[in-house]
Amino acid sequence: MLKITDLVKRYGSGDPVLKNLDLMIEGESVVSIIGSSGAGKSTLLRCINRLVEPTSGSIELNGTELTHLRGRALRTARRKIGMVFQGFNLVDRLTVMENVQSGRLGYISTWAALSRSYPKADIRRAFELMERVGIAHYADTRADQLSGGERQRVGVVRALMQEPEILLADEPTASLDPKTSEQIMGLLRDLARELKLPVLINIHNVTEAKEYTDRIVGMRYGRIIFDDQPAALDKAAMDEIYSGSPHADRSDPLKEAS
Ligand SMILES: Nc1ncnc2c1ncn2[C@@H]1O[C@H](COP(=O)(O)OP(=O)(O)OP(=O)(O)O)[C@@H](O)[C@H]1O
Repeated sequence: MLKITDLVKRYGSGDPVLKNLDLMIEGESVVSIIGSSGAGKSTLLRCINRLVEPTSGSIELNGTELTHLRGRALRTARRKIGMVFQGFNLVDRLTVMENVQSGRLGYISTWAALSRSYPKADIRRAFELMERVGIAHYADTRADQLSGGERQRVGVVRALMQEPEILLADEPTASLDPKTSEQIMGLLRDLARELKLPVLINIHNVTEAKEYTDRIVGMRYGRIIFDDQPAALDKAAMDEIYSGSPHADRSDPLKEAS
């Protein structure tokens, strides 16, 4: 379970871009985060995996408080958080298998990784997952020879090789054509069920959010103002989420008045 309590993020001395957020994600649910550009969706995801330092508040993943971790403890916790990126973040000159095995970097020795002597169990698991997502036949192909959809499947398998306790996807389909995009969303939903994994997806495509996720969280410049099943996302809710302005929503009225 991911439990976020009273999370605040302020870049420098500016107004907070996350304002006292509370969010709980349990079980294998697939949750999308929608909202205008600048609403704070990526910042929220990045606070969870600590690519961005939260200013205050708590983020707990299955009982482990993530916000104060340092060094080895942070690296250990990060293994449990799988990330899928818009730009795939693959190493082009490496093969699909090598890219996928980089998901095990936190688990195996540097020597094993550099010499590419992967443990048998890891190779077996990689083939199982690659088979599942339809890219096993590309195991020895260089990543830059694959299409966008295939590359994203590699990204998904790499994240799953970490044996994550949660999967975070930052606009995972934004670089893909509409059909491929739907396939990747369907895959994320199905994998969440099969692996009993919570998945949190930052997504601009509201139609896909409604179709492929169990719950939609709507952010408006630092706050969560909608959190419900897709069917509840009507026009009024959409208007509410996609209105407002960064300054009016983020600034502190008490500070303004003083
Ligand atoms: N490293 C940073 N330093 C300063 N400000 C930042 C930084 N990263 C993001 N911001 C600001 O924080 C706010 C929220 O940005 P964020 O990228 O989280 O929004 P978003 O909802 O993901 O937007 P988009 O949909 O366009 O990706 C924006 O005003 C942005 O300019």
